[in-house]
Formats: sequence, structure tokens, C-alpha cells
Amino acid sequence: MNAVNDDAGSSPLRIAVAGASGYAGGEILRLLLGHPGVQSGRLVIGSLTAGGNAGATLGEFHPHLLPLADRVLGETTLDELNGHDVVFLGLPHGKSAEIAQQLPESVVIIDCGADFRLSDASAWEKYYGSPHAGTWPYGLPELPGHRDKLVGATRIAVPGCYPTVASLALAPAIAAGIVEPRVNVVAVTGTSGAGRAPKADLLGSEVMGSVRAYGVAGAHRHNPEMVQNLSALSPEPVIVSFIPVLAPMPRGILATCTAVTTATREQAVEVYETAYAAEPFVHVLGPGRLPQTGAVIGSNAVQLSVSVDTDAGLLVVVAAIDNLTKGTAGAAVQSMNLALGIPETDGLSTVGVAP
Ligand SMILES: NC(=O)C1=CN([C@@H]2O[C@H](COP(=O)(O)OP(=O)(O)OC[C@H]3O[C@@H](n4cnc5c(N)ncnc54)[C@H](OP(=O)(O)O)[C@@H]3O)[C@@H](O)[C@H]2O)C=CC1
Ligand SMILES: CC(=O)N[C@@H](CCC(=O)OP(=O)(O)O)C(=O)O
Repeated sequence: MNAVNDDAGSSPLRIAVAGASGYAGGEILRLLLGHPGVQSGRLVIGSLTAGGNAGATLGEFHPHLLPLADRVLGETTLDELNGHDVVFLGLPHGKSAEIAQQLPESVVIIDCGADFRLSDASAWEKYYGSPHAGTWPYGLPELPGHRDKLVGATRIAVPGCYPTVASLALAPAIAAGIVEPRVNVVAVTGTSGAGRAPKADLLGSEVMGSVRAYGVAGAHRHNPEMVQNLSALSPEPVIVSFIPVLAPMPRGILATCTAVTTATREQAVEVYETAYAAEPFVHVLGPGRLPQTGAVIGSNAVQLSVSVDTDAGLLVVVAAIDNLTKGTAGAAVQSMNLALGIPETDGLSTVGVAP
């Protein structure tokens, strides 16, 4: 794989998106359509594929992607994906490994699914109930130790949406040792996190006007991913209590993360401001401001606030992301940029859509 450069005459790189009819695939395409590489012709959007909906046009699923609306979705096969320099996989868990193994090593594969995120095979088997496929560089460059592994990589595992927000909310405190290695995460999400395949419990009549927790008490498959990310920054394993909550909104995650601390607010804020000073997408909000999902929708931003509840002895970090942007497709495009050696922020914005 050659890095994209501005040399006149270098041939454009072709990008395929498998799972293009889905939410992650659609959001990748939305971001690519605004990417300077695509607009200049250095990157070209090639095959778009689906599962049972192969043969339909993209516009049937993503009418907002007008420039690609007439594209016909191909089948997700080796033949269809071969001949591309970059392949995004927006497929259900367990579907990526088979395709990935067949593509040449030189192809940059960016997997939005979970197949290659975990390094602990027993954790994978416990939560996903199938053999572990392996471990790829993890597409969360803001997490210490990961950015270097993404530069020039040809295999990248995009994090889960909840692990993205929880890990970025807690990593500085864990790495600086200002909290005990036992953390609580309560995260409210929109329904697009569950994908666009029909499910009865996601019907409007079930979701509207109601908020409900699910996957509590260690049952959610994102638990081991958060443990992996945070324990790598700590001298002892980090215990994570995670409670996901479904809210009647299409997209966005608001995570409230707490851990026991003896630090003052000033000390904690200093730790976070230092950790994220050079990060283009992570913003530590000033005093008196709290994140909200409405401020990050459509953007690749992570907004977070850092407080200390001195009576409770707790660090309280509230963080907001868009699950489909920084939580999936934005991270995928950010990872592609690093893999190809182009500016990490290309095609990505910190400006959200509101109200
Ligand atoms: N939604 C989110 O917020 C996030 C999603 N992810 C991950 O991204 C991946 C995609 O998620 P999402 O877009 O939400 O899911 P969707 O259900 O919206 O889309 C799934 C896509 O995969 C295709 N597909 C389904 N089954 C097969 C199959 N057997 N063979 C080939 N293609 C198939 C579907 O095609 P068809 O229309 O034909 O069925 C569709 O294009 C998942 O692994 C998910 O966990 C990660 C982080 C956040
Ligand atoms: C509302 C809802 O169901 N959300 C999903 C989030 C999944 C996700 O975004 O990440 P993965 O790639 O690991 O699936 C869930 O809780 O499973």
C-alpha cells in the first residue's frame, strides 16, 4: 500500500464499503463524500456491498447520500471487494474474519465489527460465543500507545461505540493513577447503535417515550473491551461496572463515568487537559459546562467534563459522542487517514448538527 500523496500522476486509491446499506456503512460514505481525498479524486469510492439487500440501490437505504443514490449494491464477496486499496467492513459481528482472510495483505481493511478488537481469546469466546479470529491494531488513536500502530497499518479494528467514549473518559485518570482501578460507566445511547435491521424491541412504539437499561451486571459484550483498554494503562487490572441505557433518540451517547479519587478538581482537570492538549477531536469543557449529545451529532468530537464530588470522593467525567461518527464511522475514516499517511483530521469535523 502506497501512502496517498499529492504527486501529480499517482494513481487514485479505490475504496470499497461492505455493509453499505447499514448505518455504519452509510455514515462512512457520508464522511467520504466530504473527504478532501475523494473530492480531489485521489481517493475513489468503488464497490458498495450488502447482504440480502444486494441488487438494490444505495438510495433506498440512504436517501441522504444523493451523489451515490443510484449505485447498485453488490454482494459481499471476494470478487466484488478485490481490486480495492481500502476496504471498510460494516458487517455484523463474526462476518469480517472470513472476508479479511481472503483479501491480500497489502489491502487496508478497516473493520467496524468486533471480530479483531479483543486480545483475550477467552473473553471473546465468553461474550461472542465463537472462536477468536485474532487481534488487529485498535482504531482509537487518542488512547495511549495506539496511534503509532495505526500509521501505515493494513488491518485495523474500529472500537465499539461505548468503549470509545468510556475509554476516552477514563484513560487519563487511570494512566495518571488518580483513581482507584474500579470504575462505573452509565451510558445512554440512541437506537442507531443497534443497526438498521428490524427488531421488535426497537420499534418506535417500544422505544418512544421510554428509557430502559439493558445488558447490566457485566452482561454487555463491551465490558471486556473497556477492561482491555483501561487495564493496559494501569499497574493492576481495572474492574468496570457498565450499564448501557437505551433512549428514544436516533444517535448519540452520553456516558457518565465515576471512580473513587482523592484528587481535587483542579488536579483532575490538569490531568485531562494535559492528556488531550494535542488531540484534535477530544475537548475538555470549561468550568460549569456539561456535554450533551446534541452538541456532537454528525461530528467526530468527544466532549467531556471533569468534576470531583468531594463529599462522595468520586471523580465524575461526563462525555458525549455520536455513536455513528466518533463511535464508528468517524473512527474508521480517522484510522484510514493514519493508515494512508494523510492528515488524520481529513474529512472529519468537530462541528456538530444542532438542534
Ligand atoms: N451502529 C453503531 O452505532 C455501531 C456499529 N458498529 C458495528 O458496525 C457493524 C455494522 O453495524 P451497523 O451498520 O449498525 O449494522 P446494520 O444492521 O445497520 O448494517 C449491517 C450491514 O451488514 C450487511 N449484512 C448483514 N448480514 C450480512 C451477511 N451475512 N453478509 C454480508 N452482509 C451482511 C447488511 O446488509 P443488508 O442490508 O443486505 O442486510 C448491512 O449492510 C457491526 O459490526 C456493528 O457492531 C460499531 C460501532 C457502532
Ligand atoms: C442500542 C444498541 O443496541 N447499541 C449497541 C451498540 C453496539 C455498538 O455500537 O458496537 P458494536 O460494534 O460492538 O456492536 C449494543 O448495545 O449492542
